[in-house]
Amino acid sequence: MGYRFTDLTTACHDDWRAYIEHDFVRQLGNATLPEASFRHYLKQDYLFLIHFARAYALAAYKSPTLADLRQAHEGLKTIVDVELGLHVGFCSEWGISEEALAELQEARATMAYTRYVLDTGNRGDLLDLHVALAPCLVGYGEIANWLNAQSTTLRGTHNPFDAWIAMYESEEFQAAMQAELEWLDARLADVTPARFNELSKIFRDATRLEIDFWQMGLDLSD
Ligand SMILES: Cc1ncc(CO)c(N)n1
Repeated sequence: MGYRFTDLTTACHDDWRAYIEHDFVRQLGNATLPEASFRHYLKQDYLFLIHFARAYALAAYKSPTLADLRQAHEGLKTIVDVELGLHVGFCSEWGISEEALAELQEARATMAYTRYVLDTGNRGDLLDLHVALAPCLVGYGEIANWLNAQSTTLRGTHNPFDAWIAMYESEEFQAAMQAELEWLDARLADVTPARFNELSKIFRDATRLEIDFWQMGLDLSD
């Protein structure tokens, strides 16, 4: 009787739903999110993505097999080629230049989340690190799908945030999410209940830090 990824979301159900269905996400979906909140979030997410790319590079370093190395490489490619590429263009459409991005001061919520993941990866093993990274890759794919399932979500020119949803529902992002889910399901299949409890703690911590990241956007906190 092995574990699967969905056992992690079940183990911290309330936090997971609070992350996926956060007010920031709802307002982004129904186009009521204040532009200043979106802009603040976008800027901080640029810094976030750079540290997350480093975390995937750490996963590559910790990979004992070619299959593990390929999976870490997949995550790194998705962030650097898909997300960060789109992100820089996206920021310029929102009036944020690359020079402005380079000079940003990191918000405390960004620091807390990214450094938590890097620390968890440094002190733990490859599975600890992937579980700490999972709310990011799997969560945003799930958020795009959740938004598309809500009747209140506006798509197309009626929503200034449409391109953001499009990025996370894209085939490339959804495929990276599926690959991560399969990798996690295979590794979770043979962990003990005690080990599963340790992993759910990491998953819950990372999910709570994702909630704080949304809240930082809403509150414009630095
Ligand atoms: C904070 C945050 N979590 C997850 C993702 C998805 O990669 C992102 N871009 N930003």
